[in-house]
Amino acid sequence: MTTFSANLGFLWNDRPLPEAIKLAYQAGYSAVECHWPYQFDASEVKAALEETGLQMLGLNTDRGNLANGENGLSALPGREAEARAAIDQSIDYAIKIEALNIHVMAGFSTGEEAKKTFINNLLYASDKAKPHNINILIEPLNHYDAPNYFLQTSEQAKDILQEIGRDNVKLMFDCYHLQIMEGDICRRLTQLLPIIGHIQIASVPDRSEPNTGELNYGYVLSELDKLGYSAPIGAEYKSKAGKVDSSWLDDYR
Ligand SMILES: O=C(O)C(O)C(=O)CO
Ligand SMILES: [Mg+2]
Repeated sequence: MTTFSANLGFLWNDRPLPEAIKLAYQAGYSAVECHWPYQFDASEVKAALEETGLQMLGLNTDRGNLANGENGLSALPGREAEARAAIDQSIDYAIKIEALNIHVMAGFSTGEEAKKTFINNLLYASDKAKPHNINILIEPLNHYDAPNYFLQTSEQAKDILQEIGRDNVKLMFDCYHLQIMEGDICRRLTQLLPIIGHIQIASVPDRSEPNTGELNYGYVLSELDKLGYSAPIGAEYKSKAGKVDSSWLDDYR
């Protein structure tokens, strides 16, 4: 049976995180994940997780200077000190709320120097996260939403993960981004399963409720089920109506 994790970066993101966790529980989600929880007191987030029994599957490293449009720091040559401070911050927070994964955001860059920088920062994150049983995730983003983002395809991510060779650094397979960039979703999920740490979904191309759009998630999720994938699937979508609508969950349970 497929279970789902509410991505609170998009869902109920107008509410304080502890309240959003409770709303996700009431809507029938089995887990939660977020983007940047740092403005919220970790002990209040932990209390909401304990009250609901939901686990926080993941959070992201800080993006850097938002006024300058930054979207992560870890593949930016010369910004290693800030990238590592963001990694430290995310690990400290993840320990406090017992989160499972940290998505280390690469940022806007390109080329061999950027790749080397990203790999070195990921090795740093891997070493720091290991004693706490936290996994590090890298996520390709599509070139419409994040033009010039360093990591854009699962092929590129696979190559980086092979070079890193650490069992706690994995791929965040966001079907929305990868359908846009590469397609062939079910074959890629099958082949990449050993290096996948988390899977996310949303409709393509409008990133709304997963039961609409060009990708048939009924089929994709049943293939994952056949492969024995049983972790909650991240619902990382923006509700079409503006107000969160969770009724699509009934199509897949
Ligand atoms: O946008 C996404 O798909 C993400 O998962 C994210 O973490 C923020 O960019
Ligand atoms: Mg995603």
